[in-house]
Amino acid sequence: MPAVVVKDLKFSWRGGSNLLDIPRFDLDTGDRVFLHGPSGSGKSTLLNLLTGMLLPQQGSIHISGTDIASLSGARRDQYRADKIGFIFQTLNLLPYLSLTDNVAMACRFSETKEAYAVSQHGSVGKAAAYFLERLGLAEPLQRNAKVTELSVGQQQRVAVARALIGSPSLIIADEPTSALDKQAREQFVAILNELVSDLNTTLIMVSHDEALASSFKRSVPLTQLNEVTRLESKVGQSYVG
Ligand SMILES: Nc1ncnc2c1ncn2[C@@H]1O[C@H](COP(=O)(O)OP(=O)(O)OP(=O)(O)O)[C@@H](O)[C@H]1O
Repeated sequence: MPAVVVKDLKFSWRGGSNLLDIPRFDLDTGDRVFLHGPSGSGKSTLLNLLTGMLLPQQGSIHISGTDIASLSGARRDQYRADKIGFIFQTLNLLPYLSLTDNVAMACRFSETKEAYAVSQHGSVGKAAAYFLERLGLAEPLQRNAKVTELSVGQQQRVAVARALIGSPSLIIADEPTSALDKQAREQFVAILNELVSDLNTTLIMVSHDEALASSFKRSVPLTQLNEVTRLESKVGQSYVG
């Protein structure tokens, strides 16, 4: 079953013209996609549509076979918690909790993730420890530290562990590397790809940094998916020509 199927999607912000007009965008299970495009082209808006935080005015989005707009608000929230792992630019970690508790938090909101973590690792705590270890945060002292005691790069890795625990079908990463230097960015993308590939999970990562594209199976410019910007660039080209 495809992980993501977008069909005839149209979206505009209130009172504005069409921002997104995407006839088709499909991802297979295990695809790792780098989505890029100019600032303001609608990348974050598209991610919010894929996760059901926003609903399209036209068209449909199926995630693991479910039309997310057809779910009630409460079921959509639960579906998102069960099926999707997020890595945000702002991390959204809870500063007063330990690393392990921050990672385990994803299972507090999803029995599906909790059950999977327990079936694979014996307990949620062991699953959290496994991912923290894979991400180079193995030291027990580090695991029990508060997240505020870590560097930004280390906090970023905690956010990755929290996104991966419970093996969601889709991982969404929105500008996760913007606070990191070049070397840390490359290391981050390498370990993220490795872990996502081990879990056979689908990954969509958005970044301005096109140098990262070569680390992904697929690199998709949003302008290529989006009829609105495709038409704009054709008009631009005809003026130039
Ligand atoms: N909540 C909102 N209400 C109204 N307009 C919005 C809202 N959020 C975004 N927009 C508009 O939608 C357009 C696309 O924004 P979006 O954040 O999706 O772009 P982006 O490609 O992610 O940009 P960036 O790379 O700068 O993060 C912008 O013109 C923005 O002003």
